Amino acid sequence: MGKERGATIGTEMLEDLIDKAGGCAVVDGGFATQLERHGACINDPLWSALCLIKDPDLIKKVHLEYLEAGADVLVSSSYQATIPGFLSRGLSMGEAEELLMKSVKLAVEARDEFWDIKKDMQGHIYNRALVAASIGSYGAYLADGSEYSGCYGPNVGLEKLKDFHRHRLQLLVEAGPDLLAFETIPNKLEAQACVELLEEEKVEIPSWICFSTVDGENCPSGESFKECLDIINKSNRVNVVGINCAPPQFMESLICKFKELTEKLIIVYPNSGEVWDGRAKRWLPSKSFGDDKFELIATRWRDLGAKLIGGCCRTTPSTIQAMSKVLKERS
Ligand SMILES: C[S+](C)CC[C@H](N)C(=O)O
Ligand SMILES: N[C@@H](CCS)C(=O)O
Ligand SMILES: [Zn+2]
Repeated sequence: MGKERGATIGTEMLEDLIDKAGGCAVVDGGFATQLERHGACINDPLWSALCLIKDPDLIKKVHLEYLEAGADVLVSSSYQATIPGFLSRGLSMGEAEELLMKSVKLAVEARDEFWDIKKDMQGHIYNRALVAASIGSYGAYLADGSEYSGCYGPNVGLEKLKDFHRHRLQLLVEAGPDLLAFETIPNKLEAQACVELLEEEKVEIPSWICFSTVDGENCPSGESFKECLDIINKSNRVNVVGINCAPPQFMESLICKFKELTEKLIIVYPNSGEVWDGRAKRWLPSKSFGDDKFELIATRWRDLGAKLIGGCCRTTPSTIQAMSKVLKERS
């Protein structure tokens, strides 16, 4: 079935955190969402990466808020931060490279400061968090909603996708995160590009690859998750697979499906259920989950086999706090 995990690089570090967290580690929540709640204006082709230029202190503040809420894993602010994106804003290559590395450093600084304060406090409930460097899909960079369609057009092939991701990945790794987080991958070709790149660059830290979905059954391109996971299963540089930024009501059946298709650890961090209108660049209200529903459903996702659970767009520190509370309850 091609389910073998083999000796996957760096899995011990993740398994250790998962154990310490009581069987399921908590990932942070919507990063851009929380920047916006603090008043950041990110209606821009760079989206949340605009804050790397304009307000890095706010980025650190949001990381600290998610740590306080109970996140065991912080995802860096690099989702839509890219070299071509920064160059098109008139930044130099050196400045663009520095900003990418800074995204990781801000998360590491927040983690270290937070842990320095908490680690010796009596009876605290925290773990030393890991920092995952976010690598948003090519569709995120295009800023046309294609991370939810998977349609990159006929001119985007495997080599182009690898070229797009390569330099950023090198810089993010150099900045010293604990792991890499590929987010909202919408098609099989980009999953293959990520896998090949990890191999070509001989990346020695663990990584996760997360897909988006709009129908709850396949990835946005319509290709099956079986096709996608068959590619990922062959790699010993991908430790975790799952779903991010898709409606929470899809998670139960997708965790079960992924359990059938892979031996890798499973992660889910859905959005609130609202839908992104890529043209109007706004969230459309629809059946969305509040924190109370996330709190009720998180243990179900854990019991079905998810080992990392968090939130994506339109979730907030209070969502993460609610899930952390139930996931870490000691019986
Ligand atoms: C996860 S979506 C809401 C991110 C923003 C999108 N890539 C855009 O720029 O429109
Ligand atoms: N890590 C990103 C993902 C966007 S889909 C964020 O939370 O903003
Ligand atoms: Zn999202």
